[in-house]
Amino acid sequence: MASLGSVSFLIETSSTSCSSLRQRRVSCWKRPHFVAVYGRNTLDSNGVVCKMGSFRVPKGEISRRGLRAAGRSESIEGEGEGEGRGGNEGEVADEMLRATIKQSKEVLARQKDLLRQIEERRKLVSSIKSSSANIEMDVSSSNESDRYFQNMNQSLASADGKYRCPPDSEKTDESNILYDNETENNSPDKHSVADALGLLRESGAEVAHSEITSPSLLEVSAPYLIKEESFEDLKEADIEGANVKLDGTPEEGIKDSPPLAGANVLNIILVAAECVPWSKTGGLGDVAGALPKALARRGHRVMVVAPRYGNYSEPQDLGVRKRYKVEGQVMEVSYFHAYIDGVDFVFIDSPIFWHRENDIYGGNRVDILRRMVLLCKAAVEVPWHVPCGGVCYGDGNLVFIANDWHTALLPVYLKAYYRDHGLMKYTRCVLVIHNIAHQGRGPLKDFFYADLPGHYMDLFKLYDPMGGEHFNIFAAGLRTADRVVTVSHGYAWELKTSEGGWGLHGIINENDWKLQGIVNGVDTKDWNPQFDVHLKSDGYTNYSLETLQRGKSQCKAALQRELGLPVRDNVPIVAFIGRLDYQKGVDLIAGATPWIVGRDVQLIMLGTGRKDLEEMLRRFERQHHDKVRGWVGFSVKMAHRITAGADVLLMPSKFKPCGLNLLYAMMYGTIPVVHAVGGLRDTVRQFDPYSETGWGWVFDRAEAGRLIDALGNCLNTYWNYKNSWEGLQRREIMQDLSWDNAAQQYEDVLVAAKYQW
Ligand SMILES: Nc1ncnc2c1ncn2[C@@H]1O[C@H](COP(=O)(O)OP(=O)(O)O[C@H]2O[C@H](CO)[C@@H](O)[C@H](O)[C@H]2O)[C@@H](O)[C@H]1O
Repeated sequence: MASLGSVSFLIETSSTSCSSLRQRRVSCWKRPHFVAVYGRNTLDSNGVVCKMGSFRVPKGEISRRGLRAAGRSESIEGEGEGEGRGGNEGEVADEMLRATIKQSKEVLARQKDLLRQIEERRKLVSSIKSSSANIEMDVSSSNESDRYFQNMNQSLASADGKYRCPPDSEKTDESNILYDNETENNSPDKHSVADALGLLRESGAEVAHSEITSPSLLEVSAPYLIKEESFEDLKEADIEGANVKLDGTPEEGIKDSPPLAGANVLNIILVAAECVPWSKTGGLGDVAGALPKALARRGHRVMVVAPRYGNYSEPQDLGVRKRYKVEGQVMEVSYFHAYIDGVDFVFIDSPIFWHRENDIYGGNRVDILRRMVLLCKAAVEVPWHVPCGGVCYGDGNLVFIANDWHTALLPVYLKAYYRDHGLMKYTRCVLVIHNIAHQGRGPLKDFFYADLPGHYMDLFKLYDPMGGEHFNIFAAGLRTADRVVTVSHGYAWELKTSEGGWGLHGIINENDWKLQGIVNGVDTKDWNPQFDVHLKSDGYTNYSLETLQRGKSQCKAALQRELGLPVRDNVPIVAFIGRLDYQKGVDLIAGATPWIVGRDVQLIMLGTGRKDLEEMLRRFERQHHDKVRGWVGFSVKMAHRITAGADVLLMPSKFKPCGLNLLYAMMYGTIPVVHAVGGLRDTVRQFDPYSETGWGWVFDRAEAGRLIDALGNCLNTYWNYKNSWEGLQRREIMQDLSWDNAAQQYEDVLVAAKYQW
């Protein structure tokens, strides 16, 4: 065995409570890392009970004393009486490790046995289910089966033994929620989890200690890797590759590449009113479709919950039925599920959502409110009722991600219905602000629809100089969420100003400590010129950095043909894609249009929104038919094709939290001309012709004249400095705009929320 030098690692010691956990530092020759050994409490030589639940070898704890000097004889440091500091501590450490290893092996054997029993039980349940017409979930495929155990393994890793649906008696009156006991009792998966925990507890394996707040997948699975009796034989790789197969042997792939999230693996449920590819009105849908996949790639167990607006092909009815009260009316919901790209997509089905895919936020104020109340009430209980891959998520080690005002009731329900009553104690909720301009405002009497205890009213109250005191859902969400994220650093700053906070800046400033900006990413499968499915027909083509010039020219010609514009390669296409409203600065484009059409330029605009602006697009097209196209409508295909075929993308937004279109444009080598605001300021660096740096043109005041200046410089470069232009395109394409970086930052926020009390 090669000596790796000594390091320190922590052994959590305790008997009962979290507060009494004491940490002891013991030397070990291992590289700094994290090890966990799960099982019963065990000894230390000083009579202190050592919990086998967590051996930590954190980075930065390396101590070269002791082992190097005395062949693994090292001092034990720690607090409290009986913490040995004397000569035979190396032996003590050895002995403890041996005891630990021995006990781990016993636990392993017991857990293997239990997992086998669970599998048998699952098969039984599965056969019962398949004979039930009501329940359509297919748990018999081998993939699902694998996942079941993977999930089970992960579930067992979660804290506090909370992998059970609370009995009805635990549910609070305040929730006013009706439970369909019949279906609940029929939920085999819930029982599977509860049974598994029961069995594990019976076996003495301490999988659910309330005093251990956050054991993770790694922590539970690590003991399987301790294969040898002796201290010396603890291999570095065993600890590094902390995961196992059902038979207890280390799983190959996983052993080689542990989850990127490491010990921070969480159960995450993102709840949103829209989710790509099933529903989308704007950037929120894109985020809900892509961020969860990036989090899943980091090793988290991730679910998305969204309404089922249409008859989607992939998601299948799980056969679970629940009833919730909305405005005094009982509404039954069912749950549809699809497992795609490592994410559980769960759709809440109710007639209230049907056929709304093209009008998600349509109807009057109360209609929308009722839909969002139902979505949030159902979503907060999804971790108990909806078995994904056979196992519910459970409410321990769980963080919700709510998005915008539509789901801002989620943290409020979590608190009012559960956490105030000692339930879901370990569940957290992070609220993401995509656009503060929409807040779920209404008169104070709207509080009635929220269905909350009277004393919650104050959370919703907001005084507004325009409308006086009113009911504001975003306000309550911001006040109750454990953490708040917004989609860029620039916007995080703007939100705190009276101009950018839209009346909520006071609350945001009060809660500044929990606000963080994280710039959105790009779904590089969906928005990537190399793979874009919308470029595979009608004369378009996929392209990459290597084929950029040829590919983009071909896409440009195809776009001109498709829209009936003159097909010319040397004319720049300037594009705009987005909602036609005040926020997007369409009035600036209107002001600049006379200047634009006076040049050898083609202008293409795609959008829907305000009727007067839609009419304006049509008018521009009529007046300048050889140069302008105004496509009024919502077409994802056209958005992709315009992004690929255009040379320049205009984003003159008055405020812009992030601006996904801009990120997409840069992925496709399309040069942005943007107003320096919010996320746009974060993501576009002004082109500098002297140093040949930057990615586009930025103007600092939302005025048509400023837009014209910036666009003029941009077009000048297009016409006269081809090398600089190609350099801009190359720099853009070479950026890493994927979600991976953002997902890692989200993970930090989620973990911070988890450990927050
Ligand atoms: N007519 C049309 N046809 C087809 N597709 C269309 C379209 N109009 C818009 N889109 C698409 O909708 C999305 C718009 O996303 P944005 O980020 O620009 O703005 P949005 O204001 O919706 O999102 C809010 O949330 C997102 C996500 O956090 C933030 O980036 C943003 O700043 C914030 O305002 C893009 O995918 C775009 O292609």
